[in-house]
Amino acid sequence: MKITLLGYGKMGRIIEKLATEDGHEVVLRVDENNRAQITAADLRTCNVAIDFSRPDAAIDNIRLALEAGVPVVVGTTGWHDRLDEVSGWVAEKGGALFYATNFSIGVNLFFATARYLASRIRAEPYTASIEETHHTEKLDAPSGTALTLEEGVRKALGGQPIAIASYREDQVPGTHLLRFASPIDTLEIVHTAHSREGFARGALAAAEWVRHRSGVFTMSDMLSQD
Ligand SMILES: NC(=O)C1=CN([C@@H]2O[C@H](COP(=O)(O)OP(=O)(O)OC[C@H]3O[C@@H](n4cnc5c(N)ncnc54)[C@H](OP(=O)(O)O)[C@@H]3O)[C@@H](O)[C@H]2O)C=CC1
Ligand SMILES: O=C(O)C1=N[C@H](C(=O)O)C[C@H](O)C1
Repeated sequence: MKITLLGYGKMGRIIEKLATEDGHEVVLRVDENNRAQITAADLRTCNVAIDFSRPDAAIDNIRLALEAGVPVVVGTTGWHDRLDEVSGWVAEKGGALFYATNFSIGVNLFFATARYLASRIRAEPYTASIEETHHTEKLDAPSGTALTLEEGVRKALGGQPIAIASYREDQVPGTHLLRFASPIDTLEIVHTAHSREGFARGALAAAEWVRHRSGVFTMSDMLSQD
């Protein structure tokens, strides 16, 4: 694949390393310094664009890729409240968008496990809560992953909002914990990312998967989960 990287920070750089090792080619790197000079024409030589930029930059980058007619994979968090509007643009353009708050396979198994537990625990006297810990450079809180987790567990429990606590510590790639507490016992599941490799490998898998499709997709589509 010929790849445009929209955002060339921690995630953009590891995606480039893994993509190159797998025989793909990064043909364009976009960051805050050159973004104003980039037009849709610049993207037309690539097969797919991958956005790991900033919460306030992702929407314009998605629009750019759609104008270029290039499928776009978006890992950036903090913009999903506008997903309906963005999905409308994808339909208008006949384009392709693959978005996920977390591309790692482990976290997506964690989401499925969390929903299963919540559906079984629904009638029991447990209080659910979520904790997320990330590095101190993270711009958004709660994390996108915590919000996705909360949505899935809340629906499976029958609608009660779940408290999310956010912690910021040096160098932490991403840790998420779901707790069901009762006076009798406490049940916890936790996902700990040891590096950013799982996020990057998942984003590259999504890029391969989406490049010949049109529409709006997320991890459950690729992993055939419910
Ligand atoms: N879905 C997932 O699995 C994951 C999602 N993320 C999310 O991805 C995003 C990026 O994370 P991370 O790589 O750690 O962040 P970084 O801060 O390390 O990198 C962000 C990059 O975006 C660039 N940038 C800033 N403005 C623009 C713009 N308008 N257009 C294009 N690029 C721009 C920055 O440029 P400059 O350096 O010049 O400022 C920088 O290169 C965050 O929202 C994070 O939450 C992170 C990991 C996994
Ligand atoms: O900013 C990060 O680093 C991460 N962001 C995503 C999120 O907001 O959930 C995914 C991962 O946890 C790392």
